Amino acid sequence: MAAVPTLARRIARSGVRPLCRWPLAWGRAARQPPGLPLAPCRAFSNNKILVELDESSGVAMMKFKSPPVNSLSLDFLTEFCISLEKLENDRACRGVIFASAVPRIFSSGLDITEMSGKSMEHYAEFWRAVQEMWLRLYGSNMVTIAAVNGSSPAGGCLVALSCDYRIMVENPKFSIGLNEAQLGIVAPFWFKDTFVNVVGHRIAERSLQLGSLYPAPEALKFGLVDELVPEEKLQEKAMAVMAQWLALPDHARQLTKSMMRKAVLDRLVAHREEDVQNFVSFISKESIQKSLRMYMEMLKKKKS
Ligand SMILES: CCCCC/C=C\C/C=C\C=C\CC(=O)SCCNC(=O)CCNC(=O)[C@H](O)C(C)(C)COP(=O)(O)OP(=O)(O)OC[C@H]1O[C@@H](n2cnc3c(N)ncnc32)[C@H](O)[C@@H]1OP(=O)(O)O
Repeated sequence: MAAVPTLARRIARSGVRPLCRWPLAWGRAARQPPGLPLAPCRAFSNNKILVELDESSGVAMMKFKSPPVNSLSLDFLTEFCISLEKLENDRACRGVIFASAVPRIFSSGLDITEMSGKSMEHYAEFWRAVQEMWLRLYGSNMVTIAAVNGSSPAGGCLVALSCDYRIMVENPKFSIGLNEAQLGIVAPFWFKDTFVNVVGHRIAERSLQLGSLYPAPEALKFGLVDELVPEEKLQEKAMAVMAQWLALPDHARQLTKSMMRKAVLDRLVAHREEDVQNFVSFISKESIQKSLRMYMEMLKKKKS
């Protein structure tokens, strides 16, 4: 675990800037009854993530704002972990809703440029950050809801899968899934475990082998997402579902969540360094690097 402090140092170095005390993100002002003072709310942001915590409800909104596609770069992952840790340690926060501030894209998954043409040390640092993000999110004590307001392939899908509940915009142009095989790479065992826990073994096996991406209505059919709503109803729906989950006593819900997820979390914790070494040796193979370069070229060509 020699290099784990590298991420810790990045987290310590990276500043979390406070915003104003009365932010307007997610239309709080619009929801407030006229004539009443706004309920206490705290907001903070960094370069890639905006967070607004409503102290009266105990609910935070975390919005990804890393255009063009909210790819999960090393910087994004570091800032994500900082923001989540802040909320986890805040007694006023009991639940988080994740959404994108970038139109049409929830997250494009792991940043491919972090896995291509870099040093072995860089791959190791990047992978530790991916592990850290998942361990914190999947193991969170808070209620976590993904408000999937755009496409969400691979690592973006993992973020959604790691939450307690997934609500997606009903637009069939938005797709979601673990499509790693299409890039010539392999979803690691803990992506797979998280997927299996949501959709079951058979569907996970077929989807992973084919690298399937599902339009939102298809994803609903087999439980990859829990419900679909029109885009304009997404926030309201996420808040309503959150209120339902928060109506239960925290300790009972948290112990149940931990019981359901512990084996999968423990498996990565026990094999963390081995998983880093597997990733580094896999991703640095010339054949895999070639596949990633071709995939990036295909993305660029698709535009022209
Ligand atoms: C046996 C041992 C195994 C051990 C484990 C080993 C390996 C595991 C390894 C890795 C696991 C990885 C999981 C991942 O998350 S990989 C990432 C997968 N992501 C994708 O496939 C998404 C690709 N992107 C898209 O499909 C589209 O971009 C998207 C639908 C998201 C948006 O489409 P849109 O048309 O709006 O935008 P584009 O023009 O395509 O993109 C704009 C811009 O952004 C660049 N880009 C897109 N996605 C990524 C990305 N994930 N990383 C980096 N950059 C990305 C794209 O190239 C464009 O750039 P430019 O041309 O404007 O420069």
